[in-house]
Amino acid sequence: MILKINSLNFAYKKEKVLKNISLEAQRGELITLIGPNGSGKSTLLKCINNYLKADQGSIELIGKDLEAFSMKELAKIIAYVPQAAENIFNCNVFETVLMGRKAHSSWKANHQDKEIAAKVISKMGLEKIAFKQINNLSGGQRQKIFIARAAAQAAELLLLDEPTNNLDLRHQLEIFNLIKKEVANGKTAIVTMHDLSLASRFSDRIIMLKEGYIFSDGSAASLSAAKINSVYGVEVSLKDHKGKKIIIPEKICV
Ligand SMILES: Nc1ncnc2c1ncn2[C@@H]1O[C@H](COP(=O)(O)OP(=O)(O)OP(=O)(O)O)[C@@H](O)[C@H]1O
Repeated sequence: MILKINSLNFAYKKEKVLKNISLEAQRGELITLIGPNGSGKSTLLKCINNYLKADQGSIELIGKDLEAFSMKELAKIIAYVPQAAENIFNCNVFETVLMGRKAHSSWKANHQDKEIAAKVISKMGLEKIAFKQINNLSGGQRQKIFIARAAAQAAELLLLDEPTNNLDLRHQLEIFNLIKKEVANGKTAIVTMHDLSLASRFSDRIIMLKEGYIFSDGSAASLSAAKINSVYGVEVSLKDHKGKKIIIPEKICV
């Protein structure tokens, strides 16, 4: 087991955002975290990344309390890709991917780090834009670069906050194929998103958050119209397509 969360509670000042969250994640699992706006998905990722400290409960990584890791040790285990808008700074693509090696190198990147960054860039087909400034890329290209940086980091646990937000169909597929590849190599990915059909298609497991609680946690196949209705207050139709579910929103329930 890579991650174990025990009865986690978190509040921003007085606003309780995460309530009694317990979950376990195994190596090689792709978990999507879904739930309405404001249900606590990003906050949960930030707690796992130790960016926010829980008020109660604990988080264990590889059997050890999160608090026992130094920042550098943590960066070898967790790669966190925040929501797109938070990502903007001015480096070129190669330098950005190389940043993923920071946890593994001393004060400057060595030859091996550069080799690894170059390999990731070539494996992801990013050579043509390797020396372009990040700020001059499209949203989709930028998302790919941040996933490339996470891949160069060689961390075991990937936390991705809405990696397919605002992306066209092709980029959505590319991003999920990249995540799938990492998971096939034994990594664990926890991905937040709003597109339930995409979540159903790509995940091994879907965790639904409602007002800071885990409402349900199960296989993608266990997603049902009744659960979606309870969590989102929306009536939906579910269609089966090659064993995966397509979710069609029908009407808002009062
Ligand atoms: N820095 C902050 N300070 C105070 N409250 C915050 C802060 N960040 C988030 N919140 C509040 O915590 C709650 C959960 O926010 P969070 O961003 O975790 O939700 P989310 O499920 O990721 O939402 P979305 O789908 O819209 O990204 C919301 O009510 C939000 O207003």
